[in-house]
Amino acid sequence: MLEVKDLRVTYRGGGRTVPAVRGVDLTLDAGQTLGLAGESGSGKSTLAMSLLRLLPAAAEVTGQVLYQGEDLLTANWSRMRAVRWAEASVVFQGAMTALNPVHTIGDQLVEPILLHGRRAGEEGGRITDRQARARAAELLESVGVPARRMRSYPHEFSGGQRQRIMIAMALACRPNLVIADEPTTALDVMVQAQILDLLSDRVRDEGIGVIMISHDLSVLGQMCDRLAVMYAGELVESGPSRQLLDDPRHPYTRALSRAFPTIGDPASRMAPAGLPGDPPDPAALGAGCPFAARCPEVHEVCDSSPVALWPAGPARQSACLRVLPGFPNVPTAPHEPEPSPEGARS
Ligand SMILES: Nc1ncnc2c1ncn2[C@@H]1O[C@H](COP(=O)(O)OP(=O)(O)OP(=O)(O)O)[C@@H](O)[C@H]1O
Repeated sequence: MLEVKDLRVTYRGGGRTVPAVRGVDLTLDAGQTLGLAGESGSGKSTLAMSLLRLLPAAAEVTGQVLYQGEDLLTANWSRMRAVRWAEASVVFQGAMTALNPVHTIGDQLVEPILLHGRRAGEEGGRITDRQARARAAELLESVGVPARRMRSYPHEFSGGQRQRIMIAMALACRPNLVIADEPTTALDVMVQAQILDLLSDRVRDEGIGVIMISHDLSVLGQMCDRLAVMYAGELVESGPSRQLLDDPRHPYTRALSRAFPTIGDPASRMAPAGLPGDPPDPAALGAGCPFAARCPEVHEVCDSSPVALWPAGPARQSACLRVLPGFPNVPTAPHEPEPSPEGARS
């Protein structure tokens, strides 16, 4: 459904050039959930927003974002508007600012359904006002908010309910793709688990493809089929969630997985919090591995060797040179690694 090829995003302005996303390849199938993890500033939101061209004009985007084979980066604006409502939608963090305070949530749900909605099972069929209201009510119920609350305003709901309503809005037009950017970060652990369950149910029932972003690997691991880890604008590891969490193949993933407690596992709360040092300034990156300066397993070859996602097991990739069989004898020039789900970069 979605194939991202060599995506690069550079912010320009104020005399600075910030390469925030540096050559990312991704694929996502219908009904699949991909989790994108990384510290603050690693480029997760920039990557996600660039897929639907939601970035400010200062962001220069190159590469390809193929949605069902169509490159969204070159689509015209009217096509993009249609895609953003009817085919793909975004759940942002902080529902209070995303919902309009002066309209009831019923009206906010009905409007996009009327404008862009498709009747279930009927491509292109026009939907009546009554059908749109029925669909809005059904959506609200499906996210655990009683349909009689259609006439309530955003401030009359709790934070968790507002986030559920945001999910209902994202699903209103039966999208094929949902991008969820930190959808549970501001919520307490119980509500967070409910929201993740809810999203998982919708994905399973409707075959939606989801890209979910979080700085918390354990949260992503709960609901995603595959995980991709980002560092300094690049993917450093990808693979099936369970395998990646049980046996990380990149030192950054290992550090990231220790940095947050696992929900429901009190022992993991004793693990060291945080990583030593800070992520590099993306505007001042040199050659070689961008994680080398913080890496507990750094080797002298890491600063100068080519950076690429290397095969690291079936359906797995890691940008750490240590996964290469001949380490520390490493290739002197980037080559094309074998094709695999999250592709490669050079
Ligand atoms: N509008 C902008 N102009 C210039 N630089 C920006 C802009 N937005 C983001 N950046 C820079 O791009 C890099 C990636 O930021 P981004 O917000 O995508 O990271 P993130 O991983 O989503 O972080 P967070 O979890 O804090 O949202 C950072 O260095 C950030 O400072």
